[in-house]
Amino acid sequence: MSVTPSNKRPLYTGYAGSALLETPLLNKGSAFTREERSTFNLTGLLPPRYETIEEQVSRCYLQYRSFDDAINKHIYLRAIQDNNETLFYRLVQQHLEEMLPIIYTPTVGDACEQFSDIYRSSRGLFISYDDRYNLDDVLRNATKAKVKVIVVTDGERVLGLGDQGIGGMGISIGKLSLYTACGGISPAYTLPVMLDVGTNNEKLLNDPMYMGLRQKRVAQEQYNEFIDLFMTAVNRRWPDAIIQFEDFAQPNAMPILQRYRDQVCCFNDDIQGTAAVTVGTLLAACRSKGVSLHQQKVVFVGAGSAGCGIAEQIISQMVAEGATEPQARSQIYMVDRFGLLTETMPDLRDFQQALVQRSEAISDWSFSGDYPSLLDVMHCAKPTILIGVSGQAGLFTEQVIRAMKKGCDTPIIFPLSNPSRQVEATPEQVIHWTDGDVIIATGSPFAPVTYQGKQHLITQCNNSYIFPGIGLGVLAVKARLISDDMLRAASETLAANSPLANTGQGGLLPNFTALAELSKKIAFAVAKVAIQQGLALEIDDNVLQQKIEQNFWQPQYRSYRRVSN
Ligand SMILES: NC(=O)C1=CN([C@@H]2O[C@H](COP(=O)(O)OP(=O)(O)OC[C@H]3O[C@@H](n4cnc5c(N)ncnc54)[C@H](O)[C@@H]3O)[C@@H](O)[C@H]2O)C=CC1
Ligand SMILES: CC(=O)C(=O)O
Ligand SMILES: [Mg+2]
Repeated sequence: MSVTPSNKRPLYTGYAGSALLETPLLNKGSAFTREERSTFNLTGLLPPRYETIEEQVSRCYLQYRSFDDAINKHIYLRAIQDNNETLFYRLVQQHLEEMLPIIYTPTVGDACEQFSDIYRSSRGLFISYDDRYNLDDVLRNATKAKVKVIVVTDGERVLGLGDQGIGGMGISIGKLSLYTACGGISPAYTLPVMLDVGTNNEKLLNDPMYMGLRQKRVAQEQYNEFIDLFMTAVNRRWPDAIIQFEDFAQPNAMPILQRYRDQVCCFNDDIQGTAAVTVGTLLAACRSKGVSLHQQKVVFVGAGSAGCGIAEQIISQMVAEGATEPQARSQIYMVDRFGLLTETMPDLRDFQQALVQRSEAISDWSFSGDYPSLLDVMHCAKPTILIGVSGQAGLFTEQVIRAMKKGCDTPIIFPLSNPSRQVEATPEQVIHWTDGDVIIATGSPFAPVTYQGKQHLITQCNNSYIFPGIGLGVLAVKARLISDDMLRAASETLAANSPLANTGQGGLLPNFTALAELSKKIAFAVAKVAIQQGLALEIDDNVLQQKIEQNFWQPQYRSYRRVSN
């Protein structure tokens, strides 16, 4: 049997023999043809039958189904990825809905926590603080020469799981798998990076298996210098690469973004990607309710990177809809661990300070502590939207949700914390406590809930709806920077494609299986804005559309020709 014919031109390589089989970007395993096996010294190294990629996928899927635990499925899929990337993506593409929760949230959270225990083989770059003065050499060691998308973390705030040290590499790998599976970015162009500056997680420091630097995180001054050295070295090696900052802790996330966003093509996924997906989903929710976002009162639980990022984008959306900025700000209530952020609350960060409630706005509220609690805010502000980005399970109690429901019809409730076990309330709880009259979305995937004979689909509101399309769009036009307007275009495209808002049926967002097509639309919208803002190559719409289609990598084998070394 011959391999699936590929419409791509042949690929010339100097690799042969076991080196070819051990190069995941090139390995085709049993799909190497008779001629290729002869040309590349593979005869005898593989079982005799020549297989198609479809046959390989069938075998992998059988093996995958033999594992009961999600983490073992994750380990199995990662092993395929490290052995044969084309096969990995073909398998994931064919079983996207089933496998996304395995390669991404929630299982990727377990994989980060157990990173050193389940470690099998190398992927990406681990850049240790100790190597800070040799970064050019370290970057040269990357197995990929033409890097176009980097996801970098320092592992200090991995999902809602806190400091995972080098375990953060799991999240960089997971995000980039989605760039390829849902955004068509060739795996040859992606690089996961883990900046190891130590960890403050005592459990890891005392774990004999832990593979990272066995020291506390370096002090702020040293940290800042290290980040600067890294950004400079990356910019020297791959000046056109997109850098996605992922899962940095609150003290560093916003300052790093502010330091580099006007100089380098970068964005922070937790601040900007999350804001874009959440505003897009909220717009869809408001449209399906027949109301406008600027008429809503919004409460956040968790005034961190994600919460404040979303809040600021809601405010600009409200202003775009005609509200004044002070009016829009007065409709946002940020609740953090000590209660509602007010102008009298001490020790707030700059980005939190901009989102406090004024004392006179709450002067007629009755509450007992120093600051209104979440429940006080529910009673006094009567919000219509509630968003959880605290990373703390269970904060949306029955009392809180029932109080909200009392103050408005069909509340919009988004418990967005990841992974699933950190969610502020499960969809089932929220649906019961609101008697089924609610619009809900979560950060991690949840199964539909049937309540009083009606099935509620649970939309997943996760930044993975945004970043693959941003990457595809930015690369299509070689955008120099990523502006707020480009992110807003991503949000609007998402909202415009809401099944519920458009047809009154289905989820708030399209199913994940439609993400590849959605990413192309987001890419187009983002690229158009980049062009309009003078941040990118000027090309017309037809050429742009063609580029997006042509650049969209598909997991198909190419035929190989040998070049002599
Ligand atoms: N669905 C999605 O796409 C995304 C979800 N997230 C999730 O959001 C969560 C937070 O992420 P970040 O904002 O980046 O972290 P962060 O650490 O910057 O913010 C979390 C905030 O929650 C506050 N908090 C902790 N306990 C609290 C309590 N009992 N009551 C109220 N506030 C409390 C903290 O003080 C902190 O300000 C994580 O679980 C993460 O997985 C983040 C990004 C994207
Ligand atoms: C989804 C994501 O980026 C987070 O939970 O941090
Ligand atoms: Mg994140």
